[in-house]
Amino acid sequence: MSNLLHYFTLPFLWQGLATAVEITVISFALAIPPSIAVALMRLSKWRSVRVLLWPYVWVMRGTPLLLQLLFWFDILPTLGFRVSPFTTAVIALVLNEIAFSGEIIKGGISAVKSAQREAGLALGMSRWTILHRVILPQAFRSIAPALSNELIIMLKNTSLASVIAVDELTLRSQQIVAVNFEYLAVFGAAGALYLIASSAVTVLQSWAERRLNIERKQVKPISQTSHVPVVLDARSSATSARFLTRLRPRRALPRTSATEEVADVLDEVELEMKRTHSSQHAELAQQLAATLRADVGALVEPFVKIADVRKTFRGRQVLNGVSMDINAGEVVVILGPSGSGKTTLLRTINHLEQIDAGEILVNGKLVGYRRTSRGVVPVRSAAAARRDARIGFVFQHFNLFDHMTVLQNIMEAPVRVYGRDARDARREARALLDWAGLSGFENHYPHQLSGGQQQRVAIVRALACHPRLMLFDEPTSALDPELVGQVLSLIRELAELGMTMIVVTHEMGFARACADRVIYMEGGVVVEEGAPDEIFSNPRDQRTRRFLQIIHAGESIAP
Ligand SMILES: Nc1ncnc2c1ncn2[C@@H]1O[C@H](COP(=O)(O)OP(=O)(O)OP(=O)(O)O)[C@@H](O)[C@H]1O
Repeated sequence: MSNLLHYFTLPFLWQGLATAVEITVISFALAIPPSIAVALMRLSKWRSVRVLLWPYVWVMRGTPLLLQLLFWFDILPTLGFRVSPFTTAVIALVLNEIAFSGEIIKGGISAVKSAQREAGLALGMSRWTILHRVILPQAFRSIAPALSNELIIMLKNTSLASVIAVDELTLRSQQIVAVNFEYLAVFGAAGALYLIASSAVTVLQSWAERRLNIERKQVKPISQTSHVPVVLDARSSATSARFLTRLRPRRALPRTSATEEVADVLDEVELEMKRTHSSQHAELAQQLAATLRADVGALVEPFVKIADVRKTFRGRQVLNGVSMDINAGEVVVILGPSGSGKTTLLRTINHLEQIDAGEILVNGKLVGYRRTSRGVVPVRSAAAARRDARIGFVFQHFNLFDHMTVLQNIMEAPVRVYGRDARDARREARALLDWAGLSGFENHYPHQLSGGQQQRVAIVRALACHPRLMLFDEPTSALDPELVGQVLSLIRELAELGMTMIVVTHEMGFARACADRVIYMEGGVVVEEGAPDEIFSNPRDQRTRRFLQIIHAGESIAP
């Protein structure tokens, strides 16, 4: 026993352990970034990229590490790389680990719901921002235990490096035993040292798991998490109201002869100034007229122009030449049976889905397409197009970022996508939460909220990007009946503030009360459209009549 204690406290063996830990830490740190790259390549949508690394992963996982160590030890010098045994061990461990960790990370990324990515896209985030802010943090939450195991295995595997003369713990124990033959005491002490190091990793793993497990997180009091005073006093409603008024787009002017007359007058003014003034003044006049004409145009032209849009999924025509115009400040409700293409249409407006033919203009611009002689073609940077279009999208299943608090969810896009100052974004997020009746929930995680609260946060998250257009995809259909009213009243308030909105819903009461226009779709086409009273009281098409009868029958038997 005293011998064991002697070897356990021997600096010679502790130095060997330090070398083993050093190799482990360096190799693991070097292996993780390429492992992420391997995981992404293995998940690529292109088959050629997916299979490219398969032979490498196959060989690394299928051959013994000892053999790989010996291989690199012999081959590197013949290739002209004269490196130390320590570096050779690091190279072998890194190359081996990338294959294993790559597969683990691949599994973690695949487990993140695709809805999380969609939410990022809808907020205008680039693929890179979505990857490192949304996907990887969520993936690492589920793969942390597996990666910790890898770290422990790697620590133990450093002992194999003794065969290439790396001066680590196992080699040093062998050297002592070769001299004094005290197997039990020396190897017992070495084993205890390995146990100490691997236990440290286990403790680290439990700590990381606790930190990453949001299910077990307590809600932090607001005062502990921010130095910015919370606006919760009597002035808060006024603050929110002022902010929301700023969001407000101009109400559409009716296309009266008055607005057209303004445009005519502008033409005359421009001509007159060109005739009577110097060329410099004429240029200024031209610029002025162009600006005014653009403003008048924005009032006269539809804010959203959808022209003959077609979309096919796997040979099935889902949108079959849909056309519609939506004016600034207008609230349009889209109705239709399941599978009629309503969601697909909404998704094409902010380029979450590509169209096959036709075109969609928002505020006079294509979103994510450019015109060419071959018609409109998608641009490379759809994220930038979505960001610039400022279209808010509210999903049926909320799609809040699971690993972020309410406040972080709301501030993410303003700060990361639009480059806003964090304090300013936080202040505004709080004012908006106050408006939505969610003050005090800033530090809750989505799973700590009811469905109605989550959907209200999702609306606030979209509003924080100052959208010019809001798209709602069945925002209440995933909610319990008693929570529907909370969400609808928020949307109604937005409608009253003059926000341009397209709402896909089966809430007939909401459509009657809030819609300026109701559009009925079926089989990928617009069947009819009109004022709510016209559509609900006197539908012209028998398909609309049949749909409304079914809905009313459902409502009458509902409890
Ligand atoms: N990514 C996709 N891949 C294949 N088919 C799809 C895809 N998205 C939608 N579809 C199909 O397109 C059709 C229209 O779907 P969409 O979700 O637009 O209908 P909807 O009118 O919104 O229906 P619901 O009210 O049930 O949501 C459906 O048949 C659906 O299965």
